[in-house]
Amino acid sequence: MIHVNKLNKYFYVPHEIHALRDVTTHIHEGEVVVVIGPSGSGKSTFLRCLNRLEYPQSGSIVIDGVDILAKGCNINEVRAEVGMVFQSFNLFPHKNVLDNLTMAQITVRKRSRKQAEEKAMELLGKVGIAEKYNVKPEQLSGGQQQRVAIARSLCMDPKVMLFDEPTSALDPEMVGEVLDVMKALAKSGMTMVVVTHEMGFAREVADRVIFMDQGQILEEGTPEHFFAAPENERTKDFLRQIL
Ligand SMILES: Nc1ncnc2c1ncn2[C@@H]1O[C@H](COP(=O)(O)OP(=O)(O)OP(=O)(O)O)[C@@H](O)[C@H]1O
Repeated sequence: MIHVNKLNKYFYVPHEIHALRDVTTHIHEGEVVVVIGPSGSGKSTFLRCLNRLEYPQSGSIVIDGVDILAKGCNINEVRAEVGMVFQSFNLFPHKNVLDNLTMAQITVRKRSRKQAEEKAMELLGKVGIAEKYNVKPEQLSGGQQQRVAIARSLCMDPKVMLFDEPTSALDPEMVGEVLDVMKALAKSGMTMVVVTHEMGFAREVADRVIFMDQGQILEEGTPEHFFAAPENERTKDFLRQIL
């Protein structure tokens, strides 16, 4: 489903940062991959390349047969197919929840307002927040806003969902409600790539855990392998620090 081959990404700030070094991985349809690693190891940059928020200097990314780095590739379509949920919810503050969910459906998916609203209400129901369709984001808790953000991505019928530390900005009591929505999504067969510090989620839900350090994938495996018998010394050090 997702074929990433020898991805290299540099930033010049102005000194050179080699943020991704020959990153290669293949993710199957329906697989849930959790990416962990120290701060600055390239996790976000990797995710952001998968929906072209960043453009790597070399390497290839093919998602469901589409070369998303090809010059002619329509970025709006890539971002509809590859949904992304961020730490900060990125909702439009002046639009109500329903409008937040219908805008891209109408402009990118070319749906009528009625179709878009039906889809939006269906997805708001799925994330347990249908009654809030008419309020502005600021009237919602952080957990509710993040559920709206997830529903907004799902309205586009994505093939893949990316999550970049989706619970890091939430008060602790709201983390669970967002993780529950993500768990249900994983169970429904969605292909997911998740950067998170929630090791419980990695243990319970991930099919595979990837450990990144200094822009490289140093180790990957099932959660059972990863948490019980990691092989790489840097993985062991990292897990010792966070567990
Ligand atoms: N837009 C940017 N401009 C310049 N440097 C960047 C940019 N984005 C990321 N970097 C650098 O690239 C490296 C990888 O950053 P990235 O955010 O991908 O790491 P991360 O593992 O997601 O970190 P964290 O867990 O702290 O979010 C870091 O050295 C970072 O400073």
